Amino acid sequence: MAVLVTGGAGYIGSHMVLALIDAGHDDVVVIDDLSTGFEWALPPEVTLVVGDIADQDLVAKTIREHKVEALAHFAARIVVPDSVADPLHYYLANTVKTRALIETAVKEGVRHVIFSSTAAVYGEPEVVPVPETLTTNPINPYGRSKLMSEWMIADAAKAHGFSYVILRYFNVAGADPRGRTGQSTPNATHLIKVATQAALGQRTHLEVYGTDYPTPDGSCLRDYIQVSDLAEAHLVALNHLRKGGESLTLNCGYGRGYSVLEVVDVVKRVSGKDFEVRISPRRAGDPAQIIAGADRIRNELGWTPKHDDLDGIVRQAMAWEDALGKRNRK
Ligand SMILES: NC(=O)c1ccc[n+]([C@@H]2O[C@H](COP(=O)([O-])OP(=O)(O)OC[C@H]3O[C@@H](n4cnc5c(N)ncnc54)[C@H](O)[C@@H]3O)[C@@H](O)[C@H]2O)c1
Ligand SMILES: O=c1ccn([C@@H]2O[C@H](COP(=O)(O)OP(=O)(O)O[C@H]3O[C@H](CO)[C@@H](O)[C@H](O)[C@H]3O)[C@@H](O)[C@H]2O)c(=O)[nH]1
Repeated sequence: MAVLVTGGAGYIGSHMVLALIDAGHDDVVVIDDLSTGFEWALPPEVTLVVGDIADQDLVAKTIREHKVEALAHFAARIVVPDSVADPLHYYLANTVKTRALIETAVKEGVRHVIFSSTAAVYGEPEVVPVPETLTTNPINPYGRSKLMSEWMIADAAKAHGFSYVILRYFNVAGADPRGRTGQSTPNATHLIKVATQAALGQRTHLEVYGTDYPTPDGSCLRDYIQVSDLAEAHLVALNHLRKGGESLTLNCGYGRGYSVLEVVDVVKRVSGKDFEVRISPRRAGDPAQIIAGADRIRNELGWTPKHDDLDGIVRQAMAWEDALGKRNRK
């Protein structure tokens, strides 16, 4: 019985594919339109279907041909400020297309769904760390587009009898410790990626978006989770569902926040490079602080992170960025 990974050629999806292969799953199929993903990010034993998750004929055919039992749905648009500038695109890419995908999965009898949601569904939380029970209140179109998908999945599961795990990722960072894949999107906006590019001289400087937030040093606080630990959370979620476990919504983070300025310090120390940092105005759509209440996933699924170490995450990101720079210069 196969696992269908949408967006499997992307950053987190490609780590999920490797985690499945490493765990001995021999039938993994990916649907990806390669809009921000890369065919080379996939190991050769994986089937890649190049196409759109909303192409219902293509998705139905793929599910039937591979006898897909479980869907891990990563495909999305992911940049918060872009969602503020072009909300309708985000509602189409993340919400409308997820509706089409789930409809196809229901028609074709897919039994389990694992959905990539986000801490952005909490918006500007009144309590940190944020428990899953906190009322969701997204403050940007990206978070809203994902929250609507969560609701659709939960409602459809109840009506049509599949089970799901919704994983709300906090800030995903780092790379495969064996160097097989990493965050490869050109012009990426994620802090740790941008900072490592500055350290490697691939950017002239780093901008810090706002030091006037109500946080200890005035810059935003985030909970950075290493990407292979996150992939592992999907594996334990899949096993839980396969054993008949109930549907769950779980935060994925370590429960500790780092400020933007702290991250910059770590990147400078680990790299030994003192790159230029410019303090800039706030960026649209950014909450001041978001840190995971991280107990539920450990208690419900027995997930045990192995890479909870910001220095290590930065080292992995640097190694990947360096390798990617060399690949792109070839
Ligand atoms: N990166 C983070 O910090 C973060 C945090 C929270 C949640 N998430 C969620 O994780 C998921 C994966 O994010 P990522 O960082 O790997 O992004 P990514 O852009 O690297 O990966 C997304 C993948 O989906 C593919 N894709 C996009 N739209 C598609 C479509 N309509 N049909 C087929 N393929 C399509 C892209 O080509 C790409 O390979 C997303 O759902 C995102 O919302 C990411
Ligand atoms: O060059 C940069 C890039 C980022 N930041 C700041 O760093 C923090 C983290 O930003 P970024 O790495 O872009 O991540 P977020 O905007 O927090 O969003 C990420 O984390 C969310 C979950 O918290 C996910 O939902 C999103 O998909 C993912 O992009 C924010 O305060 C940014 O303002 C800077 O100061 N300079």
